[in-house]
Amino acid sequence: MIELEQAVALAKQHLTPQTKTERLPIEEAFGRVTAHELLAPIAVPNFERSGMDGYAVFAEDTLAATPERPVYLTVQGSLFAGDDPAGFQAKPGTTVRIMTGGAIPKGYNAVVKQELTDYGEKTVAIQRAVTVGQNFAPIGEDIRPGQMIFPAHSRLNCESIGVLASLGLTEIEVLRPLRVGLLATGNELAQPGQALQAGQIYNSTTFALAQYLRQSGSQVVFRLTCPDDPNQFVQILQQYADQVDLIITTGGVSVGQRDFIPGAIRAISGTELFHFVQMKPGTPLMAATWQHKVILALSGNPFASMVNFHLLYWPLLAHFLGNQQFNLQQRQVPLLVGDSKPRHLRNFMRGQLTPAGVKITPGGHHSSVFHNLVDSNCLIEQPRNQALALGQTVTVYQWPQS
Ligand SMILES: Nc1nc2c(c(=O)[nH]1)N[C@H]1C(S)=C(S)[C@@H](COP(=O)(O)OP(=O)(O)OC[C@H]3O[C@@H](n4cnc5c(N)ncnc54)[C@H](O)[C@@H]3O)O[C@H]1N2
Ligand code: MOO
Repeated sequence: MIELEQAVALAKQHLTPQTKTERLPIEEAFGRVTAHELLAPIAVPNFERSGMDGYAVFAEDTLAATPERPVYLTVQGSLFAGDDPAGFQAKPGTTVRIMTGGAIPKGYNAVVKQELTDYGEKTVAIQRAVTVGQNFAPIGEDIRPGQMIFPAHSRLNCESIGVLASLGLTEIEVLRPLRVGLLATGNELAQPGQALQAGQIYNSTTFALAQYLRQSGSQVVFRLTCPDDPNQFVQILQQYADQVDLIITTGGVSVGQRDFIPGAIRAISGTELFHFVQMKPGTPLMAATWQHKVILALSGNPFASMVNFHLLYWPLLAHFLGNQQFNLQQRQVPLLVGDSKPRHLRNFMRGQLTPAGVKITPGGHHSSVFHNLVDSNCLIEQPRNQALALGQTVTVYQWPQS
């Protein structure tokens, strides 16, 4: 039995970080990872613009302006956002009425907001002095040309897509996603929608896993169910061999008479990396390599599957995409609700992380109990042979939130 950290390190060694890239329309790039650093191709804005509805002026003209003794300027005309300012010549003693976002005619160096004037149309009374640059957005106020926008391997969030649009870009080159095949094994598994036969349960875990995969930008190449039959299992693996980087199976990996996965992987000349990890639940976790792919064989019990998945998938994904934002976040927080007696394996419990600390999720702790994971957002670690008591500091692991 190996330690979890060793297991993660071994799996990482056999998953080559992604180098293949693809160009995507920006609206399809959410959640993906940039292939290269991106330098701004243009300035934003690429013209000098007004930050207020008011009057474009030479700040020097307004120095003496007070409410009692306004300075009077000749209004040359009006400019709205989107208008070309080329028709106006900035001259001392003049002004142009301008709206927020309007391009300032070359030469004016400040804007007086209209509330500090008499709103004059031919001549305007300026009632307050402005300084050079006031209410005046220079070229590149938001983004300077050539500015680093995203380093290579940045995760694109909602705002990133907006920033790409602000630069006028329609496409971005991103890393190709991790391609994953999901395979639930077990004769007892029925598909939702089918009537349950005696002894059957619905396959549930790979539905949750598929959501985590998609949410984190990975591609679910297949999500299939297979009976406890090594031949069918091998057939599926061979059919999809060229289309996946990672295969995640559930069940059939323990010591039962139908736990066929270790044997089936040996039969196709896969190389076992580890089998049985010092953790509970999900002790029978196994990993292998086969045709340059990693096979993660998760324990079948739903909570065991989820614990195995979170503790292996996120570090692997961070490694594959070269971005630690995809990794689990480890934190030390007080235990607010619940306790646990000592156990002889390192134990992981479902938890509810709040700003004040973490609560052990109520509603059952067996690895076969799935439903209360809905109310959980982290795993709480219980070190081997140690109790967990209320108020003590515990280590929690949180996966990236979308
Ligand atoms: N003699 C022993 N028996 C067991 C041991 C042991 O050490 N000695 N370990 C137990 C532990 S702990 C676990 S965990 C399970 C792990 O077994 P497998 O990983 O081989 O999983 P299965 O036996 O195939 O299934 C376990 C359980 O989970 C249900 N299951 C499986 N797949 C799904 C799915 N996709 N959706 C919902 N539920 C699923 C399955 O029906 C079983 O009830 O072994 C113990 N036994
Ligand atoms: O190791 Mo099993 O996964 O406890 O339930």
